[in-house]
Amino acid sequence: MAAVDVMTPSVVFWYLFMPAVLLWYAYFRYSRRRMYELGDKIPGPKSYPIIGSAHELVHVRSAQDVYKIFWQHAKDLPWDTPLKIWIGPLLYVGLQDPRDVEVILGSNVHLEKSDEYRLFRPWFGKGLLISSGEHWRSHRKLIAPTFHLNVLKSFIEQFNHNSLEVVNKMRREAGREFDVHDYMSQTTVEILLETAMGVSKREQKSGYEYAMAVMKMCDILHMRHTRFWLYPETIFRLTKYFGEQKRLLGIIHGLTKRVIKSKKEGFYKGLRGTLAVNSDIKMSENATDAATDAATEDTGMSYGQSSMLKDDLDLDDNDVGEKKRLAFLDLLIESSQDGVVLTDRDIKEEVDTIMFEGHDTTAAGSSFFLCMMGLHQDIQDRVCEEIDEIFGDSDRPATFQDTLEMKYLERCLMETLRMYPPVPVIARTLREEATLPAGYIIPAGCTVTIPIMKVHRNPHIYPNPEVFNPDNFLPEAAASRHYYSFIPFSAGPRSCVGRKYAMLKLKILLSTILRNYRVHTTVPEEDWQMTADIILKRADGFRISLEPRKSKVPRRWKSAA
Ligand code: HEM
Repeated sequence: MAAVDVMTPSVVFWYLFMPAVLLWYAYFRYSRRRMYELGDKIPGPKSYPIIGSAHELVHVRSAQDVYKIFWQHAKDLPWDTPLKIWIGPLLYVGLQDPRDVEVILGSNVHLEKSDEYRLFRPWFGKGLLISSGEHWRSHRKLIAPTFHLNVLKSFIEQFNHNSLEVVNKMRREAGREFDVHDYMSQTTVEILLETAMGVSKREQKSGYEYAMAVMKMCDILHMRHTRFWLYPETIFRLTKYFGEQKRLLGIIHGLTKRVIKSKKEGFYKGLRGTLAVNSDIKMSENATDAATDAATEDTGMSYGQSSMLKDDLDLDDNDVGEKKRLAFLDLLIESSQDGVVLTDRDIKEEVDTIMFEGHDTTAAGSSFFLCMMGLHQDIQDRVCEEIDEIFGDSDRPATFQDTLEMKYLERCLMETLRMYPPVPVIARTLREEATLPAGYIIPAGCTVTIPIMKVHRNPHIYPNPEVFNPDNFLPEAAASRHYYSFIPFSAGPRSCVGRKYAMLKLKILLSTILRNYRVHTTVPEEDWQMTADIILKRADGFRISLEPRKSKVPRRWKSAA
Protein backbone atom coordinates (compact mmCIF):
# COMPACT_ATOMS: atom_id res chain seq x y z
CA MET A 1 0.00 0.00 0.00
CA ALA A 2 2.88 2.33 0.94
CA ALA A 3 4.51 1.63 -2.45
CA VAL A 4 1.34 2.67 -4.30
CA ASP A 5 1.23 5.89 -2.27
CA VAL A 6 4.64 7.03 -3.54
CA MET A 7 3.79 6.37 -7.21
CA THR A 8 2.96 10.00 -7.91
CA PRO A 9 2.93 11.11 -11.58
CA SER A 10 6.42 12.60 -11.25
CA VAL A 11 7.80 9.36 -9.83
CA VAL A 12 6.22 7.42 -12.69
CA PHE A 13 7.72 9.91 -15.14
CA TRP A 14 11.22 9.42 -13.74
CA TYR A 15 10.80 5.64 -13.66
CA LEU A 16 10.03 5.71 -17.37
CA PHE A 17 12.22 8.62 -18.41
CA MET A 18 15.50 7.38 -16.98
CA PRO A 19 15.43 3.96 -18.68
CA ALA A 20 14.31 5.65 -21.90
CA VAL A 21 17.30 8.01 -21.76
CA LEU A 22 19.66 5.14 -20.99
CA LEU A 23 18.21 3.08 -23.82
CA TRP A 24 18.50 6.00 -26.22
CA TYR A 25 22.13 6.59 -25.15
CA ALA A 26 22.94 2.88 -25.57
CA TYR A 27 21.43 2.97 -29.07
CA PHE A 28 23.27 6.23 -29.88
CA ARG A 29 26.61 4.69 -28.84
CA TYR A 30 25.81 1.46 -30.68
CA SER A 31 24.88 3.20 -33.93
CA ARG A 32 28.18 5.12 -33.77
CA ARG A 33 30.29 2.20 -32.58
CA ARG A 34 32.56 2.38 -35.63
CA MET A 35 33.27 6.03 -34.93
CA TYR A 36 34.19 5.29 -31.30
CA GLU A 37 36.25 2.28 -32.28
CA LEU A 38 38.29 4.22 -34.88
CA GLY A 39 38.42 7.39 -32.78
CA ASP A 40 39.93 5.42 -29.87
CA LYS A 41 42.89 4.49 -32.08
CA ILE A 42 43.78 8.13 -32.79
CA PRO A 43 45.90 9.76 -30.06
CA GLY A 44 44.26 12.53 -28.02
CA PRO A 45 43.55 13.84 -24.54
CA LYS A 46 41.61 11.87 -21.93
CA SER A 47 37.93 11.86 -22.66
CA TYR A 48 35.00 11.20 -20.29
CA PRO A 49 31.60 9.64 -21.05
CA ILE A 50 29.06 12.12 -22.45
CA ILE A 51 31.25 15.26 -22.14
CA GLY A 52 34.40 13.93 -23.86
CA SER A 53 37.06 16.59 -23.22
CA ALA A 54 34.58 19.49 -23.22
CA HIS A 55 35.55 20.40 -19.63
CA GLU A 56 38.81 21.77 -21.05
CA LEU A 57 36.87 24.44 -22.94
CA VAL A 58 35.10 25.93 -19.94
CA HIS A 59 37.38 28.98 -19.74
CA VAL A 60 37.80 29.46 -23.45
CA ARG A 61 37.50 33.10 -24.56
CA SER A 62 38.59 32.98 -28.18
CA ALA A 63 39.24 30.64 -31.08
CA GLN A 64 42.97 30.83 -30.30
CA ASP A 65 42.25 29.42 -26.84
CA VAL A 66 40.53 26.45 -28.50
CA TYR A 67 43.48 25.84 -30.82
CA LYS A 68 45.97 26.28 -27.99
CA ILE A 69 44.19 23.62 -25.94
CA PHE A 70 43.93 21.38 -28.98
CA TRP A 71 47.57 21.71 -29.92
CA GLN A 72 49.12 21.62 -26.49
CA HIS A 73 47.99 17.98 -26.52
CA ALA A 74 49.94 17.51 -29.74
CA LYS A 75 53.19 18.64 -28.10
CA ASP A 76 54.11 15.18 -26.87
CA LEU A 77 53.12 13.45 -30.10
CA PRO A 78 55.33 12.82 -33.10
CA TRP A 79 54.77 15.75 -35.49
CA ASP A 80 53.32 13.51 -38.20
CA THR A 81 50.55 12.05 -36.00
CA PRO A 82 46.93 13.16 -36.15
CA LEU A 83 45.26 14.32 -32.96
CA LYS A 84 41.66 13.72 -31.86
CA ILE A 85 39.51 15.46 -29.31
CA TRP A 86 35.92 14.67 -28.29
CA ILE A 87 33.71 17.65 -27.49
CA GLY A 88 30.63 15.91 -26.12
CA PRO A 89 29.48 13.58 -28.88
CA LEU A 90 31.43 15.45 -31.58
CA LEU A 91 34.75 14.05 -32.75
CA TYR A 92 37.38 16.46 -34.09
CA VAL A 93 40.56 15.21 -35.76
CA GLY A 94 43.39 17.64 -36.46
CA LEU A 95 45.98 16.93 -39.15
CA GLN A 96 49.46 18.41 -39.19
CA ASP A 97 51.38 16.26 -41.66
CA PRO A 98 51.11 17.48 -45.29
CA ARG A 99 50.76 13.86 -46.44
CA ASP A 100 47.65 13.55 -44.27
CA VAL A 101 46.40 16.95 -45.39
CA GLU A 102 46.65 15.78 -49.00
CA VAL A 103 44.33 12.84 -48.28
CA ILE A 104 41.55 15.27 -47.35
CA LEU A 105 42.19 18.37 -49.46
CA GLY A 106 43.32 16.50 -52.56
CA SER A 107 40.23 14.28 -52.55
CA ASN A 108 37.16 14.61 -54.73
CA VAL A 109 35.09 12.98 -51.99
CA HIS A 110 35.82 14.93 -48.80
CA LEU A 111 34.44 18.20 -50.06
CA GLU A 112 31.84 19.08 -47.46
CA LYS A 113 32.50 22.02 -45.16
CA SER A 114 32.10 21.38 -41.43
CA ASP A 115 29.05 22.40 -39.42
CA GLU A 116 30.88 25.47 -38.04
CA TYR A 117 30.44 27.15 -41.45
CA ARG A 118 26.65 27.00 -40.87
CA LEU A 119 26.82 30.32 -39.01
CA PHE A 120 27.69 32.02 -42.32
CA ARG A 121 24.38 31.00 -43.88
CA PRO A 122 22.41 34.19 -43.14
CA TRP A 123 25.23 36.04 -44.88
CA PHE A 124 26.27 33.85 -47.84
CA GLY A 125 23.26 31.53 -48.19
CA LYS A 126 24.49 28.79 -50.49
CA GLY A 127 27.47 30.74 -51.82
CA LEU A 128 30.53 28.90 -53.08
CA LEU A 129 32.44 28.97 -49.78
CA ILE A 130 29.88 26.98 -47.82
CA SER A 131 27.70 25.13 -50.33
CA SER A 132 28.07 21.47 -51.12
CA GLY A 133 27.04 18.72 -53.55
CA GLU A 134 25.84 19.46 -57.05
CA HIS A 135 25.05 23.10 -56.21
CA TRP A 136 28.70 23.73 -55.27
CA ARG A 137 30.06 21.69 -58.20
CA SER A 138 28.05 23.50 -60.89
CA HIS A 139 28.71 26.96 -59.42
CA ARG A 140 32.44 26.26 -59.07
CA LYS A 141 32.57 25.18 -62.72
CA LEU A 142 30.89 28.42 -63.72
CA ILE A 143 32.84 30.77 -61.46
CA ALA A 144 36.43 29.41 -61.49
CA PRO A 145 37.10 30.44 -65.14
CA THR A 146 36.12 34.04 -64.35
CA PHE A 147 39.36 34.19 -62.31
CA HIS A 148 41.51 32.82 -65.12
CA LEU A 149 44.73 34.75 -65.75
CA ASN A 150 43.47 36.05 -69.07
CA VAL A 151 40.49 37.71 -67.37
CA LEU A 152 42.72 38.99 -64.57
CA LYS A 153 45.04 40.71 -67.02
CA SER A 154 42.16 42.97 -67.99
CA PHE A 155 41.98 44.17 -64.34
CA ILE A 156 45.54 45.46 -64.27
CA GLU A 157 44.50 49.03 -65.02
CA GLN A 158 42.08 49.08 -62.05
CA PHE A 159 44.67 47.42 -59.80
CA ASN A 160 47.14 50.17 -60.72
CA HIS A 161 44.64 52.99 -60.45
CA ASN A 162 43.36 51.97 -57.01
CA SER A 163 46.88 51.27 -55.72
CA LEU A 164 48.00 54.78 -56.57
CA GLU A 165 44.84 56.17 -55.04
CA VAL A 166 45.53 54.50 -51.68
CA VAL A 167 49.17 55.62 -51.83
CA ASN A 168 47.88 59.19 -52.18
CA LYS A 169 45.35 58.75 -49.38
CA MET A 170 48.08 57.50 -47.04
CA ARG A 171 50.06 60.72 -47.54
CA ARG A 172 48.11 62.23 -44.66
CA GLU A 173 49.69 59.60 -42.36
CA ALA A 174 53.31 60.19 -43.44
CA GLY A 175 55.62 60.43 -40.44
CA ARG A 176 53.26 59.01 -37.80
CA GLU A 177 52.27 55.52 -36.76
CA PHE A 178 48.83 54.35 -37.95
CA ASP A 179 46.81 51.16 -38.56
CA VAL A 180 47.34 50.33 -42.23
CA HIS A 181 44.62 47.65 -42.20
CA ASP A 182 41.85 50.28 -42.48
CA TYR A 183 43.38 51.53 -45.74
CA MET A 184 43.97 48.02 -47.08
CA SER A 185 40.39 47.02 -46.25
CA GLN A 186 38.83 49.95 -48.03
CA THR A 187 40.99 49.65 -51.10
CA THR A 188 40.46 45.89 -51.45
CA VAL A 189 36.66 46.38 -51.32
CA GLU A 190 36.86 49.11 -53.94
CA ILE A 191 39.15 47.08 -56.19
CA LEU A 192 36.72 44.16 -56.04
CA LEU A 193 33.81 46.42 -56.99
CA GLU A 194 35.68 47.75 -60.01
CA THR A 195 37.09 44.41 -61.18
CA ALA A 196 35.17 41.23 -60.35
CA MET A 197 31.89 43.17 -60.06
CA GLY A 198 32.65 45.58 -62.89
CA VAL A 199 30.79 48.53 -61.32
CA SER A 200 31.96 52.01 -60.48
CA LYS A 201 32.91 52.30 -56.84
CA ARG A 202 31.78 55.93 -56.85
CA GLU A 203 28.17 54.78 -57.36
CA GLN A 204 28.34 52.36 -54.45
CA LYS A 205 29.05 54.77 -51.56
CA SER A 206 32.16 54.15 -49.55
CA GLY A 207 33.71 50.71 -49.39
CA TYR A 208 34.74 51.70 -45.89
CA GLU A 209 31.26 51.33 -44.39
CA TYR A 210 30.98 47.88 -45.97
CA ALA A 211 34.44 46.82 -44.74
CA MET A 212 33.64 47.94 -41.17
CA ALA A 213 30.30 46.08 -41.22
CA VAL A 214 32.11 42.93 -42.39
CA MET A 215 34.63 43.30 -39.56
CA LYS A 216 31.87 43.57 -36.94
CA MET A 217 29.97 40.66 -38.50
CA CYS A 218 33.12 38.54 -38.18
CA ASP A 219 33.31 39.51 -34.50
CA ILE A 220 29.80 38.15 -33.95
CA LEU A 221 30.50 34.91 -35.82
CA HIS A 222 33.77 34.50 -33.96
CA MET A 223 32.02 34.98 -30.64
CA ARG A 224 29.42 32.34 -31.53
CA HIS A 225 32.19 29.90 -32.47
CA THR A 226 33.68 30.19 -29.01
CA ARG A 227 30.54 30.65 -26.84
CA PHE A 228 28.93 27.34 -27.58
CA TRP A 229 25.63 28.26 -25.90
CA LEU A 230 25.06 30.91 -28.59
CA TYR A 231 25.32 28.28 -31.31
CA PRO A 232 21.64 27.29 -31.50
CA GLU A 233 19.73 29.80 -33.61
CA THR A 234 16.79 29.91 -31.16
CA ILE A 235 19.01 31.05 -28.28
CA PHE A 236 21.05 33.43 -30.46
CA ARG A 237 17.84 35.16 -31.59
CA LEU A 238 17.09 36.09 -27.98
CA THR A 239 20.34 38.00 -27.58
CA LYS A 240 21.22 41.59 -28.51
CA TYR A 241 23.75 40.21 -30.99
CA PHE A 242 20.95 39.00 -33.25
CA GLY A 243 19.67 42.57 -33.68
CA GLU A 244 23.20 43.78 -34.35
CA GLN A 245 23.74 41.00 -36.92
CA LYS A 246 20.52 42.06 -38.67
CA ARG A 247 21.72 45.67 -38.83
CA LEU A 248 25.14 44.69 -40.21
CA LEU A 249 23.68 42.32 -42.77
CA GLY A 250 21.47 45.23 -43.85
CA ILE A 251 24.61 47.23 -44.73
CA ILE A 252 26.40 44.25 -46.31
CA HIS A 253 23.47 42.99 -48.37
CA GLY A 254 22.55 46.60 -49.19
CA LEU A 255 25.83 46.99 -51.06
CA THR A 256 25.52 43.69 -52.91
CA LYS A 257 21.94 44.50 -53.94
CA ARG A 258 23.00 47.91 -55.25
CA VAL A 259 25.88 46.34 -57.15
CA ILE A 260 23.65 43.74 -58.83
CA LYS A 261 20.95 46.33 -59.60
CA SER A 262 23.42 48.67 -61.23
CA LYS A 263 24.96 45.85 -63.23
CA LYS A 264 21.57 44.59 -64.39
CA GLU A 265 20.45 48.06 -65.45
CA GLY A 266 23.58 48.29 -67.58
CA PHE A 267 22.87 44.87 -69.00
CA TYR A 268 19.29 45.76 -70.03
CA LYS A 269 20.51 49.02 -71.56
CA GLY A 270 22.59 46.89 -73.84
CA LEU A 271 25.88 47.27 -71.96
CA ARG A 272 26.38 43.55 -72.00
CA GLY A 273 29.45 42.27 -70.25
CA THR A 274 32.40 43.30 -72.31
CA LEU A 275 34.66 40.43 -73.06
CA ALA A 276 37.50 40.77 -70.66
CA VAL A 277 40.01 40.06 -73.38
CA ASN A 278 39.15 41.16 -76.88
CA SER A 279 40.16 38.99 -79.73
CA ASP A 280 43.01 41.21 -81.03
CA ILE A 281 44.73 41.23 -77.69
CA LYS A 282 43.98 37.55 -77.32
CA MET A 283 46.00 36.62 -80.37
CA SER A 284 49.13 38.35 -79.16
CA GLU A 285 48.60 37.39 -75.56
CA ASN A 286 48.24 33.69 -76.23
CA ALA A 287 51.88 33.69 -77.18
CA THR A 288 52.82 35.61 -74.03
CA ASP A 289 50.65 33.23 -72.00
CA ALA A 290 52.52 30.22 -73.21
CA ALA A 291 55.78 31.96 -72.33
CA THR A 292 54.33 33.04 -69.00
CA ASP A 293 53.17 29.55 -68.09
CA ALA A 294 56.57 28.19 -68.96
CA ALA A 295 58.25 30.99 -67.01
CA THR A 296 56.12 30.44 -63.92
CA GLU A 297 56.91 26.74 -63.91
CA ASP A 298 60.58 27.20 -64.69
CA THR A 299 61.21 29.71 -61.98
CA GLY A 300 58.98 28.11 -59.39
CA MET A 301 56.62 31.09 -59.44
CA SER A 302 53.26 29.57 -58.89
CA TYR A 303 50.86 32.35 -58.00
CA GLY A 304 50.84 31.52 -54.34
CA GLN A 305 50.60 27.80 -54.67
CA SER A 306 53.18 25.10 -54.09
CA SER A 307 54.88 23.81 -57.17
CA MET A 308 53.25 20.68 -58.61
CA LEU A 309 49.80 21.66 -57.36
CA LYS A 310 47.35 22.25 -60.15
CA ASP A 311 43.69 23.13 -59.85
CA ASP A 312 40.84 24.35 -62.02
CA LEU A 313 42.45 27.82 -62.14
CA ASP A 314 45.32 26.32 -64.09
CA LEU A 315 43.07 25.30 -66.97
CA ASP A 316 44.67 25.44 -70.34
CA ASP A 317 43.69 28.64 -72.07
CA ASN A 318 42.11 26.73 -74.92
CA ASP A 319 39.73 24.98 -72.52
CA VAL A 320 38.11 28.28 -71.59
CA GLY A 321 35.31 29.07 -74.02
CA GLU A 322 34.48 32.53 -75.27
CA LYS A 323 31.51 33.04 -72.92
CA LYS A 324 33.59 32.07 -69.95
CA ARG A 325 35.99 34.90 -70.65
CA LEU A 326 33.60 37.27 -68.91
CA ALA A 327 34.46 38.79 -65.56
CA PHE A 328 32.67 37.35 -62.52
CA LEU A 329 29.45 39.39 -62.28
CA ASP A 330 29.09 39.79 -66.04
CA LEU A 331 29.09 36.03 -66.39
CA LEU A 332 26.62 35.55 -63.56
CA ILE A 333 24.17 38.08 -65.04
CA GLU A 334 24.51 36.53 -68.51
CA SER A 335 23.96 33.07 -67.10
CA SER A 336 20.84 34.12 -65.20
CA GLN A 337 18.97 35.33 -68.26
CA ASP A 338 16.85 32.23 -68.71
CA GLY A 339 16.77 31.50 -64.94
CA VAL A 340 17.83 27.90 -65.61
CA VAL A 341 21.52 28.11 -64.75
CA LEU A 342 21.25 30.72 -62.00
CA THR A 343 18.48 32.46 -60.09
CA ASP A 344 18.64 36.03 -58.74
CA ARG A 345 19.15 34.60 -55.29
CA ASP A 346 22.10 32.49 -56.51
CA ILE A 347 23.72 35.64 -57.89
CA LYS A 348 23.27 37.53 -54.64
CA GLU A 349 24.75 34.70 -52.59
CA GLU A 350 27.79 34.39 -54.85
CA VAL A 351 28.36 38.15 -54.89
CA ASP A 352 28.20 38.22 -51.07
CA THR A 353 30.68 35.36 -50.92
CA ILE A 354 33.20 36.89 -53.31
CA MET A 355 32.90 40.33 -51.72
CA PHE A 356 33.83 38.86 -48.33
CA GLU A 357 36.41 36.26 -49.37
CA GLY A 358 37.98 38.62 -51.85
CA HIS A 359 38.52 41.56 -49.54
CA ASP A 360 39.17 40.59 -45.91
CA THR A 361 41.78 37.96 -46.80
CA THR A 362 43.82 40.24 -49.05
CA ALA A 363 43.48 43.16 -46.61
CA ALA A 364 45.03 41.00 -43.88
CA GLY A 365 47.69 39.56 -46.22
CA SER A 366 48.83 42.98 -47.44
CA SER A 367 48.83 44.43 -43.91
CA PHE A 368 50.97 41.56 -42.57
CA PHE A 369 53.34 42.01 -45.53
CA LEU A 370 53.85 45.71 -44.79
CA CYS A 371 54.47 44.97 -41.09
CA MET A 372 57.08 42.36 -42.06
CA MET A 373 58.79 44.90 -44.32
CA GLY A 374 58.83 47.35 -41.40
CA LEU A 375 60.45 44.76 -39.16
CA HIS A 376 63.04 43.53 -41.69
CA GLN A 377 64.64 46.62 -43.17
CA ASP A 378 67.37 44.60 -44.95
CA ILE A 379 64.73 42.53 -46.73
CA GLN A 380 62.80 45.68 -47.60
CA ASP A 381 66.03 47.03 -49.14
CA ARG A 382 66.15 44.03 -51.48
CA VAL A 383 62.48 44.36 -52.43
CA CYS A 384 63.02 48.05 -53.18
CA GLU A 385 66.15 47.30 -55.22
CA GLU A 386 64.14 44.85 -57.33
CA ILE A 387 61.30 47.32 -57.80
CA ASP A 388 63.71 50.12 -58.67
CA GLU A 389 65.36 47.90 -61.24
CA ILE A 390 61.97 47.24 -62.83
CA PHE A 391 60.54 50.76 -62.71
CA GLY A 392 63.56 53.04 -62.32
CA ASP A 393 62.39 56.55 -61.55
CA SER A 394 59.35 56.37 -63.77
CA ASP A 395 55.75 57.13 -62.85
CA ARG A 396 54.41 54.44 -65.14
CA PRO A 397 51.90 51.81 -63.98
CA ALA A 398 52.89 48.16 -63.56
CA THR A 399 52.34 45.76 -66.43
CA PHE A 400 51.69 42.04 -66.25
CA GLN A 401 55.27 41.40 -67.34
CA ASP A 402 56.52 43.59 -64.45
CA THR A 403 54.66 41.39 -61.97
CA LEU A 404 56.50 38.36 -63.34
CA GLU A 405 59.77 40.10 -62.63
CA MET A 406 58.86 40.79 -58.99
CA LYS A 407 60.40 37.50 -57.95
CA TYR A 408 61.84 38.59 -54.61
CA LEU A 409 58.67 40.49 -53.70
CA GLU A 410 56.69 37.34 -54.52
CA ARG A 411 58.95 35.28 -52.23
CA CYS A 412 58.37 37.81 -49.42
CA LEU A 413 54.64 37.63 -50.04
CA MET A 414 54.61 33.83 -49.94
CA GLU A 415 56.73 33.90 -46.76
CA THR A 416 54.22 36.32 -45.21
CA LEU A 417 51.36 33.98 -46.16
CA ARG A 418 53.33 31.09 -44.67
CA MET A 419 53.85 32.76 -41.30
CA TYR A 420 50.52 34.60 -41.18
CA PRO A 421 48.02 32.77 -43.39
CA PRO A 422 44.89 34.99 -43.46
CA VAL A 423 42.74 31.85 -43.22
CA PRO A 424 44.53 30.08 -40.37
CA VAL A 425 42.36 26.97 -40.14
CA ILE A 426 39.84 25.16 -42.32
CA ALA A 427 37.56 22.22 -41.57
CA ARG A 428 35.63 19.51 -43.37
CA THR A 429 32.94 17.05 -42.31
CA LEU A 430 33.73 13.54 -43.45
CA ARG A 431 30.89 11.62 -45.04
CA GLU A 432 33.15 8.64 -45.73
CA GLU A 433 36.09 7.16 -43.88
CA ALA A 434 39.56 8.35 -44.87
CA THR A 435 42.71 6.30 -44.43
CA LEU A 436 45.90 8.22 -43.69
CA PRO A 437 49.27 7.02 -45.05
CA ALA A 438 50.37 5.94 -41.53
CA GLY A 439 47.32 3.67 -41.28
CA TYR A 440 45.01 5.73 -39.06
CA ILE A 441 41.42 5.63 -40.28
CA ILE A 442 39.43 8.81 -39.73
CA PRO A 443 35.80 7.82 -39.20
CA ALA A 444 32.86 9.13 -41.21
CA GLY A 445 30.84 11.74 -39.33
CA CYS A 446 33.79 13.47 -37.68
CA THR A 447 35.15 16.94 -38.33
CA VAL A 448 38.65 17.17 -39.75
CA THR A 449 40.44 20.42 -38.99
CA ILE A 450 43.48 21.55 -40.94
CA PRO A 451 45.41 24.17 -38.98
CA ILE A 452 47.14 25.88 -41.92
CA MET A 453 49.22 28.06 -39.62
CA LYS A 454 50.50 25.03 -37.70
CA VAL A 455 51.38 23.16 -40.92
CA HIS A 456 53.28 26.27 -42.08
CA ARG A 457 55.24 26.52 -38.84
CA ASN A 458 56.35 22.92 -38.61
CA PRO A 459 60.12 22.85 -37.88
CA HIS A 460 60.40 19.50 -39.65
CA ILE A 461 59.26 21.18 -42.85
CA TYR A 462 60.56 24.73 -42.47
CA PRO A 463 63.86 25.11 -40.59
CA ASN A 464 63.49 28.01 -38.10
CA PRO A 465 59.79 28.37 -38.86
CA GLU A 466 59.38 31.42 -36.59
CA VAL A 467 61.92 33.41 -38.62
CA PHE A 468 60.85 35.43 -41.67
CA ASN A 469 62.97 34.01 -44.46
CA PRO A 470 61.89 34.65 -48.08
CA ASP A 471 64.50 32.11 -49.21
CA ASN A 472 62.10 29.41 -48.01
CA PHE A 473 60.53 30.06 -51.41
CA LEU A 474 63.61 29.78 -53.56
CA PRO A 475 62.63 27.30 -56.28
CA GLU A 476 65.01 24.61 -54.99
CA ALA A 477 63.74 24.97 -51.38
CA ALA A 478 60.11 24.81 -52.51
CA ALA A 479 60.76 21.81 -54.76
CA SER A 480 62.24 19.82 -51.86
CA ARG A 481 59.08 20.11 -49.73
CA HIS A 482 55.86 18.13 -49.87
CA TYR A 483 53.52 20.18 -52.01
CA TYR A 484 50.76 20.28 -49.35
CA SER A 485 53.14 21.95 -46.91
CA PHE A 486 52.25 25.43 -48.26
CA ILE A 487 48.49 25.85 -48.40
CA PRO A 488 47.49 29.46 -47.63
CA PHE A 489 44.84 29.18 -50.33
CA SER A 490 43.91 25.62 -49.34
CA ALA A 491 44.47 23.20 -52.24
CA GLY A 492 42.71 20.62 -54.36
CA PRO A 493 39.21 20.80 -55.83
CA ARG A 494 37.98 23.27 -53.14
CA SER A 495 40.98 25.55 -53.22
CA CYS A 496 40.56 29.32 -53.28
CA VAL A 497 39.18 30.51 -56.63
CA GLY A 498 40.71 33.94 -56.03
CA ARG A 499 44.31 32.71 -55.65
CA LYS A 500 45.72 34.20 -58.85
CA TYR A 501 43.56 37.31 -58.53
CA ALA A 502 44.91 37.85 -55.00
CA MET A 503 48.56 37.35 -55.96
CA LEU A 504 48.38 39.63 -58.99
CA LYS A 505 46.53 42.37 -57.13
CA LEU A 506 48.83 42.16 -54.11
CA LYS A 507 51.94 42.42 -56.24
CA ILE A 508 50.67 45.58 -57.91
CA LEU A 509 49.32 47.11 -54.70
CA LEU A 510 52.39 46.35 -52.57
CA SER A 511 54.95 47.32 -55.22
CA THR A 512 53.12 50.63 -55.72
CA ILE A 513 53.27 51.33 -51.99
CA LEU A 514 56.97 50.43 -51.80
CA ARG A 515 57.80 52.51 -54.88
CA ASN A 516 56.56 55.50 -52.93
CA TYR A 517 57.19 54.81 -49.26
CA ARG A 518 59.68 53.18 -46.95
CA VAL A 519 57.83 51.25 -44.24
CA HIS A 520 58.83 51.35 -40.57
CA THR A 521 57.39 49.84 -37.44
CA THR A 522 58.26 50.08 -33.76
CA VAL A 523 56.27 47.06 -32.55
CA PRO A 524 58.43 43.91 -32.34
CA GLU A 525 56.85 40.69 -33.55
CA GLU A 526 56.78 39.14 -30.08
CA ASP A 527 54.42 41.94 -28.92
CA TRP A 528 51.88 41.35 -31.67
CA GLN A 529 48.46 40.32 -30.36
CA MET A 530 46.91 37.89 -32.77
CA THR A 531 43.21 37.34 -33.25
CA ALA A 532 41.50 34.93 -35.60
CA ASP A 533 38.01 36.31 -35.86
CA ILE A 534 37.56 34.10 -38.94
CA ILE A 535 40.45 35.87 -40.68
CA LEU A 536 43.83 36.09 -38.93
CA LYS A 537 44.61 39.66 -37.86
CA ARG A 538 46.53 41.71 -35.35
CA ALA A 539 44.23 42.66 -32.49
CA ASP A 540 46.63 45.50 -31.59
CA GLY A 541 46.30 46.94 -35.09
CA PHE A 542 48.75 46.76 -37.99
CA ARG A 543 50.77 49.74 -36.83
CA ILE A 544 53.33 51.10 -39.27
CA SER A 545 54.71 54.47 -40.31
CA LEU A 546 55.64 55.62 -43.80
CA GLU A 547 58.59 57.65 -44.98
CA PRO A 548 58.21 59.07 -48.51
CA ARG A 549 60.78 57.66 -50.96
CA LYS A 550 60.10 60.30 -53.56
CA SER A 551 59.76 64.04 -53.26
CA LYS A 552 56.26 63.80 -54.74
CA VAL A 553 53.69 61.00 -55.01
CA PRO A 554 52.18 61.17 -58.53
CA ARG A 555 48.44 61.90 -58.60
CA ARG A 556 47.96 59.73 -61.65
CA TRP A 557 50.06 57.31 -63.65
CA LYS A 558 51.92 58.43 -66.74
CA SER A 559 51.01 56.02 -69.51
CA ALA A 560 53.75 53.55 -70.43
CA ALA A 561 55.68 54.91 -73.41
C1 HEM B 1 45.45 36.37 -49.69
C2 HEM B 1 44.23 36.20 -50.13
C3 HEM B 1 43.40 34.96 -49.94
C4 HEM B 1 43.60 33.87 -49.15
C5 HEM B 1 44.75 33.62 -48.18
C6 HEM B 1 42.50 32.97 -49.38
C7 HEM B 1 42.36 31.74 -48.76
C8 HEM B 1 41.32 30.86 -49.02
C9 HEM B 1 41.18 29.58 -48.39
C10 HEM B 1 42.14 28.98 -47.38
C11 HEM B 1 40.05 29.01 -48.88
C12 HEM B 1 39.45 27.67 -48.46
C13 HEM B 1 38.50 27.96 -47.34
C14 HEM B 1 37.92 26.74 -46.70
O1 HEM B 1 38.11 25.61 -47.16
O2 HEM B 1 37.24 26.95 -45.70
C15 HEM B 1 39.45 29.94 -49.80
C16 HEM B 1 38.30 29.72 -50.50
C17 HEM B 1 37.71 30.63 -51.33
N1 HEM B 1 38.23 31.86 -51.69
FE1 HEM B 1 39.97 32.66 -51.05
N2 HEM B 1 41.65 33.53 -50.29
C18 HEM B 1 42.17 34.74 -50.68
C19 HEM B 1 41.65 35.60 -51.62
C20 HEM B 1 40.50 35.39 -52.31
C21 HEM B 1 39.99 36.28 -53.34
C22 HEM B 1 40.68 37.55 -53.81
C23 HEM B 1 38.79 35.75 -53.76
C24 HEM B 1 37.85 36.25 -54.81
C25 HEM B 1 37.99 37.34 -55.49
C26 HEM B 1 38.57 34.52 -53.00
C27 HEM B 1 37.48 33.70 -53.14
C28 HEM B 1 37.33 32.47 -52.54
C29 HEM B 1 36.19 31.60 -52.72
C30 HEM B 1 34.95 31.89 -53.56
C31 HEM B 1 36.43 30.44 -51.97
C32 HEM B 1 35.54 29.21 -51.87
C33 HEM B 1 35.98 28.20 -52.95
C34 HEM B 1 35.21 26.89 -52.92
O3 HEM B 1 34.82 26.43 -51.84
O4 HEM B 1 35.04 26.31 -54.00
N3 HEM B 1 39.62 34.35 -52.15
N4 HEM B 1 40.25 31.07 -49.89
